[in-house]
Amino acid sequence: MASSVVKVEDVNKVYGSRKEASYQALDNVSFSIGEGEFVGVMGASGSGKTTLLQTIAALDRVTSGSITIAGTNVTDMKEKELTDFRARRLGFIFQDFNLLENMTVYENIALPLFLQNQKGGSVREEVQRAAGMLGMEDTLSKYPAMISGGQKQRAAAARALVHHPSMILADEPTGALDSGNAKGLLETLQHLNENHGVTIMMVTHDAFSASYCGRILFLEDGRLYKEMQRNGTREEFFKQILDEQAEAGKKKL
Ligand SMILES: Nc1ncnc2c1ncn2[C@@H]1O[C@H](COP(=O)(O)OP(=O)(O)OP(=O)(O)O)[C@@H](O)[C@H]1O
Repeated sequence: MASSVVKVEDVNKVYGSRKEASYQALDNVSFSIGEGEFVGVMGASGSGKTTLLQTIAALDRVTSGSITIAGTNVTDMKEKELTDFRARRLGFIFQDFNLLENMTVYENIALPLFLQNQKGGSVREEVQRAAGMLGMEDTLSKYPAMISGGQKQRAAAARALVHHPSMILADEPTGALDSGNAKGLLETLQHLNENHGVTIMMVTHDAFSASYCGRILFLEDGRLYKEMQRNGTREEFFKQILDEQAEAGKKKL
């Protein structure tokens, strides 16, 4: 495998401090993600998907174990260092895209650079590069209210990668979209991954979305119980994922 972008080692996450009220959301989870991979995290509601993504994004602390991102162990970092690390090294795509309505598309895409105090020509260059990767060059001077849903998604994707993050983290990015727009966003992620080598980790409960990934990690009750690698076509992978979901469902009966 290519060099690791993420290394998760024996991670446990327990919510709540009192023993009787505590809940183990992640149970001894270990895996790594190589550079240029598109990895999905699947599991039923409450299985720990968001908790896993948030601990990798350093938005939440692990109870034990370690997480290394692009060679940096984020587990022991202080709050201020973490904020800085997150802003520099990670890109995010949220379910509702979070574009700021009173800023142009250009300014929205540039936000991660402004947050790092970048100014002048280098900002213009980076925004144009990111916009070019997503075919957004013609919409840069518009406001979010003036562009389509699909263009909003692409603007959010451009914003997630404008600062050359080590990886993009996406939490149910298609959750609020109709099927046409969901497909558009997934194709965009696939394009960034395949043609630009962007490393992506995407949390989803949806088999169709997951079929765009190259590898899927399955969580159940906070445990990583299976991995699935895509070897054939996306359609074949989709069917394999549906079969796995049916198997997991049967076990619960
Ligand atoms: N802040 C918290 N305090 C206590 N328990 C929590 C907290 N956050 C999550 N949990 C619990 O941890 C478990 C895992 O939650 P998580 O949100 O990671 O699941 P998920 O797989 O993302 O679910 P969904 O698909 O419904 O979003 C759940 O049982 C949840 O109730």
